[in-house]
Amino acid sequence: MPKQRRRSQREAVFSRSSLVYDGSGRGGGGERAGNFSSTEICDDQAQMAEQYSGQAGFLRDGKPGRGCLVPQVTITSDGDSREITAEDLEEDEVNGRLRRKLSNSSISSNGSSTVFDESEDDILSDNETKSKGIVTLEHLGDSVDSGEQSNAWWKLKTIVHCPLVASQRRRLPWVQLAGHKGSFKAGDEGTILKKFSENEKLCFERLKEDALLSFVPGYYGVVERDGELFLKMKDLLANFDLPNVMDCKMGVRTYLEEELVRARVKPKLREDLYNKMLEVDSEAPTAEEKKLQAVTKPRYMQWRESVSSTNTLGFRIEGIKRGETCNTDFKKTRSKEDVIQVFKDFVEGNKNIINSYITRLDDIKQALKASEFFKKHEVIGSSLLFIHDHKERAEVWLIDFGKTTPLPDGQNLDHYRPWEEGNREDGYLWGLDNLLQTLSLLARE
Ligand SMILES: Nc1ncnc2c1ncn2[C@@H]1O[C@H](COP(=O)(O)OP(=O)(O)OP(=O)(O)O)[C@@H](O)[C@H]1O
Ligand SMILES: O=P(O)(O)O[C@@H]1[C@H](O)[C@H](O)[C@@H](OP(=O)(O)O)[C@H](OP(=O)(O)O)[C@H]1O
Repeated sequence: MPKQRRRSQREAVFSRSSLVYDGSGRGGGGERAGNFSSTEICDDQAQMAEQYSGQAGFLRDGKPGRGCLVPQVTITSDGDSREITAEDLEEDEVNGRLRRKLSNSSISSNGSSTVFDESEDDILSDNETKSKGIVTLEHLGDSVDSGEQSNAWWKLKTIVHCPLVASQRRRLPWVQLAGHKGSFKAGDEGTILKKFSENEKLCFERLKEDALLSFVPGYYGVVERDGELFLKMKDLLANFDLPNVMDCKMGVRTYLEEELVRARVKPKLREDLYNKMLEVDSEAPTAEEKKLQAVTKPRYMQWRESVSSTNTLGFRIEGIKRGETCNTDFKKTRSKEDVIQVFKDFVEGNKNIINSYITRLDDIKQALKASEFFKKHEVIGSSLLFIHDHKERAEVWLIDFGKTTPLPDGQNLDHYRPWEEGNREDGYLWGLDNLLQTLSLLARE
């Protein structure tokens, strides 16, 4: 049975209660507060109050602080129940990667992993889980002898994982700090293959003519391997010598407006997200959610944004690989002091690397401001990938356009304005300014 179908059926088990959209558009802090432990209520409300009054500015250019008006999808125990139908399942099957991103489930990712501690079986298993860091990519090409082994990082991978399986498939140790296991395969010549998404493909195609081109991974089209479609792109780690890597998810919001709408129209309760919430804070679920042992995805995403720095700084750290260790446990890294500390550890206090990152981020900011693509797209869930090595080589790239969606003709975003449902703002530039300010503080320490 296809993975998606099985997943949807599993979800159906939990769809036995009604969900109610509170369309009041009340402030996220206040509305969310009912769902948090007492300490978090205070922190969250105070923070949001500060933001609304424009006093919590953490910006270089004096723009006001901000908060999102977060329309909520909350759960009530009464009302109609609704099963997922065969039609729903079919719908889930046909709408491709964006659809998958909007509806699939995953099991929690917490903690850290050390190099090569995930077997290929884990990665290729049908039990789709989030990646925790170092993974082993399967090479789906026929060739086992292309020119990919020329750099040190690639050589290391080859040395450690040289055994060829019966099918002569090479396996490539790689760093995947976010997303689902099995989403990536090794390509040839320093490329990787990412599971096909129509939406992401269109973004890469539009970016070919755009000011952002030199800040996104090279894109080499759609390829088919073993009957599956992939987007072929440059492996940004390929030319690095034992790279250190950080994934920062950008923006004040990590779900599409469409996801909120769908949660109202066709609510799905997710046990896996409820469990992930419990792992971080056993007091976070409401009494209703505890009864149901499940939450909706927007509810989880909004909560996730509020405990991390997404709402307060407009970006959050998803994961880091430093040396031989990966850490994806940053869910509660929220204050700018905490973020500074994480960056400091990441670069091991190296000011040259920090300064290179700042320079690159400044260039990215200029490119974003000049970009027609950026003006016309809601950029959700996209990350900045930081990469450096012991030679002090440091780069930052924009990755993951799976949830980057075009606006209707004539509509533009400025990426600074606070989000209100309907305006589709994502807070990307606000987050980038905060990120730049964070790194500047570190550079001056
Ligand atoms: N071109 C690339 N070169 C090197 N590493 C990459 C590249 N693209 C992605 N990665 C790695 O893979 C991880 C996941 O990438 P990405 O966010 O594109 O996947 P995803 O499945 O869309 O994730 P999500 O489900 O969180 O949206 C990144 O954190 C990064 O570590
Ligand atoms: O980081 P966490 O706490 O593990 O939570 C996940 C994270 O918010 C991802 O961005 C999201 O995938 P999308 O961005 O693709 O929606 C995923 O949804 P999913 O479980 O539906 O894949 C969440 O589970």
